[in-house]
Amino acid sequence: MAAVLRKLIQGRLPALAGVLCRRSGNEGHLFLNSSGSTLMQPRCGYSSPTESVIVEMDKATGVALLKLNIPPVNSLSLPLLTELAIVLDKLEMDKHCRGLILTSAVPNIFSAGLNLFDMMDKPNEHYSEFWRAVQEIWIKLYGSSLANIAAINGSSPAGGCLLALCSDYRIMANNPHFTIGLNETRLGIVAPFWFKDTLLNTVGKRTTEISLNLGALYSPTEALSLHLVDRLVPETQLLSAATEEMGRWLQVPDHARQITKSMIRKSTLEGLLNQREADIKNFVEFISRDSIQKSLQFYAQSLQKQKQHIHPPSSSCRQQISSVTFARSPWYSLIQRS
Ligand SMILES: CCCC/C=C/CC(=O)SCCNC(=O)CCNC(=O)[C@H](O)C(C)(C)COP(=O)(O)OP(=O)(O)OC[C@H]1O[C@@H](n2cnc3c(N)ncnc32)[C@H](O)[C@@H]1OP(=O)(O)O
Repeated sequence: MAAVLRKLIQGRLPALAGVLCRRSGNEGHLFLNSSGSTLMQPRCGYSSPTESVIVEMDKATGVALLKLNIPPVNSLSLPLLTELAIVLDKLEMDKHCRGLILTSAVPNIFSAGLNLFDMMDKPNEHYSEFWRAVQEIWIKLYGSSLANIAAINGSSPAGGCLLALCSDYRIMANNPHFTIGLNETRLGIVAPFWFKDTLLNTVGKRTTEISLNLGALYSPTEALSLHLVDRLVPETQLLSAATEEMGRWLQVPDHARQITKSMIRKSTLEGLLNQREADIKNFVEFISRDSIQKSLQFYAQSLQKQKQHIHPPSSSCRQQISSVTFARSPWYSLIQRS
């Protein structure tokens, strides 16, 4: 455990490192940043200038309710990811904040996942910046020291599902029209190894094999049976159920819960932290391919024109994404290695 703590403080797991310093008896607002230097942090206040991330802080309980608020579908665009990262940092460093409930302010949608248009027809520099922001959110959420509960009040495909998977506990509204899952293969793209690892850690190997390969999206009842979510409640009771569940998590002393969480998630986090730049390079190389661009364009157009729910690309589109494309892809070999 000493080695774990040392690595944390060296900045290998920045979010947890900040907290361990903060929770270990420092009365003021001194924290270590990821390079080990001290920072002065504000006591409170996380208003998001564009209101795309709404934060309601309950000072009595130390629980922040964070609502994604980018209609129509809370797609995770570069500006939203950037804003979310700032909000998460502020919550992490607020010594009064102990828990985070993540939900959506958009009816029927938790999050549609990554913004397709950030992955289409852009220069490589944009892809690189975008992917770094995606990584950043995963590192902050999966490595968060806060007790983190997802109140999933709508559909949650791909990156939306990943956000929920980063939580410590997932409660979903029991509406059969909602779906959740990592459906990347259906778009002709491949979920990176750390998406896969996050799913694997939650539902186990066999379910990961089936759901990732098929790009499966599950109804709330199916998701519960696979332990993709932990509990279903009627939509009207979602927030009260999340608040009640948070009470259970906050009964545990913070330091004990945080160190335990770190032990469980550390190796998965390090999987990405140790190769962030290579992961970005692989993403840029993969996403900028003509065949992948065509596949994404086809998918985005079908969403826009037909207003349909998830469906696979047509056979003509599938032909463009041959198995050779994936076999040669660094993403493929990354998945093979991990
Ligand atoms: C290569 C390495 C791996 C990269 C990893 C990627 C992970 C990802 O997250 S990829 C993104 C995957 N996301 C999806 O497949 C979700 C697609 N969207 C939907 O299935 C549906 O929109 C919905 C179930 C979320 C909601 O359905 P609903 O009927 O309510 O709304 P729509 O009419 O379909 O959509 C409204 C509007 O929003 C646009 N839109 C939907 N999803 C996205 C998105 N992910 N990015 C950008 N824009 C999106 C949709 O085109 C509609 O636009 P218009 O109003 O202009 O037609």
